[in-house]
Amino acid sequence: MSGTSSGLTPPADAVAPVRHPDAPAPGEPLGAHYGQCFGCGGEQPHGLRLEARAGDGVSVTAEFTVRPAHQGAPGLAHGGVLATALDETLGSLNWLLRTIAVTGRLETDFVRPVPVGTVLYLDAEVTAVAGRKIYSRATGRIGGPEGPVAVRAEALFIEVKVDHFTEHGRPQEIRAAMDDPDQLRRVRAFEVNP
Ligand SMILES: CCCCC/C=C\C/C=C\C/C=C\C/C=C\CCCC(=O)SCCNC(=O)CCNC(=O)[C@H](O)C(C)(C)COP(=O)(O)OP(=O)(O)OC[C@H]1O[C@@H](n2cnc3c(N)ncnc32)[C@H](O)[C@@H]1OP(=O)(O)O
Repeated sequence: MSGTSSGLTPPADAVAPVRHPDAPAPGEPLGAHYGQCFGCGGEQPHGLRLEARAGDGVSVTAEFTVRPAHQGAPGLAHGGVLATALDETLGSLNWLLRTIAVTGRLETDFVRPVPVGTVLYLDAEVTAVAGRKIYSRATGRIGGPEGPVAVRAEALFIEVKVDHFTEHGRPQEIRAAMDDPDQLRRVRAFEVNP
């Protein structure tokens, strides 16, 4: 990964990320931020159901098992699905900063094919913050958490207000999210960045 792509190099005034004091402890599962999320939600039959855990500093680890619904070539994970797994893992970092942010840019390297049935072991960290811009990178390994790298990504997330979702999302899903009986998910959606 060169890290030199336009938009992915932190500016000179960028600072180190600060882990929020109320961030989940290292090793603690983050849970899904939204039940219908294709990346992490438990209510999406063909979703990735990615499970992320807090790491040290502003880092996370996550696992995703490639299922038959995720194929591109026969027996192999679709590259877009792998990019989704990276995107979701990177997105979950924002919970450690207690910000709501969306992906502005995601640059992905596909290094090795990933067969169906494989567990992809992901890790991600925020590398720098500059105002609303959050710079991060992620790696996905196969065969174990220390196995060979199959995919990696660099990303730029942009912090947004909750209005981003209420203004652009469909009313029925917004209403359902507001009525979510899961208090933690409601807090994550509405109280972090009102
Ligand atoms: C009520 C219900 C709420 C439900 C919420 C539920 C849960 C909430 C919790 C978490 C949810 C959040 C995310 C989900 C988590 C993980 C899933 C994975 C993440 C995703 O899957 S998320 C979907 C895909 N994502 C999008 O759907 C974004 C579409 N997009 C936009 O909405 C705008 O595009 C936006 C907001 C990005 C920026 O728009 P904007 O107007 O706010 O800001 P602006 O354009 O001024 O950019 C400010 C500075 O960022 C620089 N910048 C911007 N974009 C750049 C780029 N691409 N490359 C390089 N630099 C870029 C500018 O150059 C400027 O830089 P500078 O400040 O230096 O001038």
